[in-house]
Amino acid sequence: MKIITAKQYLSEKEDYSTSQTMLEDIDESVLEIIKQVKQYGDKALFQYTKQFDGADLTNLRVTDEEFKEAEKQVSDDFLSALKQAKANITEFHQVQKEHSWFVNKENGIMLGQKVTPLQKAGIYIPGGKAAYPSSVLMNAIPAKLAGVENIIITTPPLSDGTINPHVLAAARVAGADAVYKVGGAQAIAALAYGTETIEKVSKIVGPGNAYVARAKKWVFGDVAIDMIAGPSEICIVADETAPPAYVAADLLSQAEHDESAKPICITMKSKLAEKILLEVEKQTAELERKEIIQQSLKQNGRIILAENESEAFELVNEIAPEHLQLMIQNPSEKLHYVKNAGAVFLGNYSPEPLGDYFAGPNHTLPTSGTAKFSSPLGVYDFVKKSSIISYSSEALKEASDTIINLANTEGLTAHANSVQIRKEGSYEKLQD
Ligand SMILES: NC(=O)c1ccc[n+]([C@@H]2O[C@H](COP(=O)([O-])OP(=O)(O)OC[C@H]3O[C@@H](n4cnc5c(N)ncnc54)[C@H](O)[C@@H]3O)[C@@H](O)[C@H]2O)c1
Ligand SMILES: N[C@H](CO)Cc1c[nH]c[nH+]1
Ligand SMILES: [Zn+2]
Repeated sequence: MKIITAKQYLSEKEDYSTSQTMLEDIDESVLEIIKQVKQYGDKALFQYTKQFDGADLTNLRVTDEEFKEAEKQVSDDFLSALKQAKANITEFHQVQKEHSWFVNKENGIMLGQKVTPLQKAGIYIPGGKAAYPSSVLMNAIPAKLAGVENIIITTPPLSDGTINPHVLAAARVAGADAVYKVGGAQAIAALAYGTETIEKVSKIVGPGNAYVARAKKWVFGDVAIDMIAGPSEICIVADETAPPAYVAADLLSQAEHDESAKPICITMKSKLAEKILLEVEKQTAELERKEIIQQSLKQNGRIILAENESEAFELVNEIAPEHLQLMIQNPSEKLHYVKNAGAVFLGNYSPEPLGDYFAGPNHTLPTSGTAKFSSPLGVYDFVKKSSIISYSSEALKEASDTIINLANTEGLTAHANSVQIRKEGSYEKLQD
């Protein structure tokens, strides 16, 4: 991790984004995997699961016995924690539910918008470097609240062919309909195109590594996707009221996700920057995942010195971080300066992991600058809308000349005729 100025940060930003060659290599593998899954279905899934996860599987779908076995392995305390988190996530997301609406206008006109849940949703749950039962709740609960009939989860198995029991327990608590043991690009291809065992879904959601993210990008269009959720990011704006030990702990909480995670702190105080750096070094030495953390700090860890708060917020909006923590005086009064961020945590007692697990808002958030144009995962991701139009004969007659005029101007006389024929009432005349 190093201390740099805002100018230096902006000039180096390009250098440490994923290199084009790396991306091309990943795409080459991903496209081949998608092709094989489309062609060979389950057979390709078994083969890739052996190759990438070291698991020699005989079944892809997690059986009832496997769920029961998993339940025995998780503690009551963990189950109770899951249920408390579920209650908070449900309470928060309940408010996001959208309802159909209809308006009756004069002359027998009725217009509206019908909200319909997606029939099938596929959730990817990462399983490579760590298992994420919390992501199961964050993705499945909004789908359930939206009314999705069939919620299926895919996640890579461990090399002994099992799925982390905590992930399976979370799938049960969240009410998922099925869990399949497959990860990476092959899981995304299976969800997008279907195989003998895995049903094709309407939308794929959930985070994952670069293979998962690129696969989602490639299948988009054949299936809907939520977003490209890349490596975790945290950006903390800290002033003299921020305890350096807390700032360091929060930066490290995201660094431990991935070697390419981005822990960034912006401060106006150079002394504070030095104290935070010391704390980061001290705390890293004590942490279990220190190798991953050190890589992340080396690649992407930055403490940026801003001239003043206004420059700090300009930078925040340019970075558009997944998570933004405002550890400054009166943070809620500064919220209006934030234009681009996935989630904003206010004050010294709202650390990012509170949002990862418990508070209620979703932890699947836009990353890699996409908070400039996208939003957290929500109930709205699992519904679609249809417009409803109903006119009476008088209402259509009244509007017919206008419509015919517009249609003829576009040279679309069949369109004009569809209205003209009703204006003349030729069908009704025949009935008489
Ligand atoms: N945004 C969020 O809400 C959120 C939540 C949890 C995790 N995450 C992120 O998700 C990511 C999880 O990544 P992960 O790797 O631990 O798990 P993962 O499940 O995304 O990836 C593991 C899979 O990657 C595939 N793979 C690995 N190496 C490959 C190769 N050389 N060629 C082709 N395929 C290959 C394999 O199929 C393997 O099963 C991390 O970056 C983490 O930060 C994000
Ligand atoms: N911080 C991650 C999203 O970037 C989500 C997560 C899951 N578990 C712990 N954290
Ligand atoms: Zn996290």
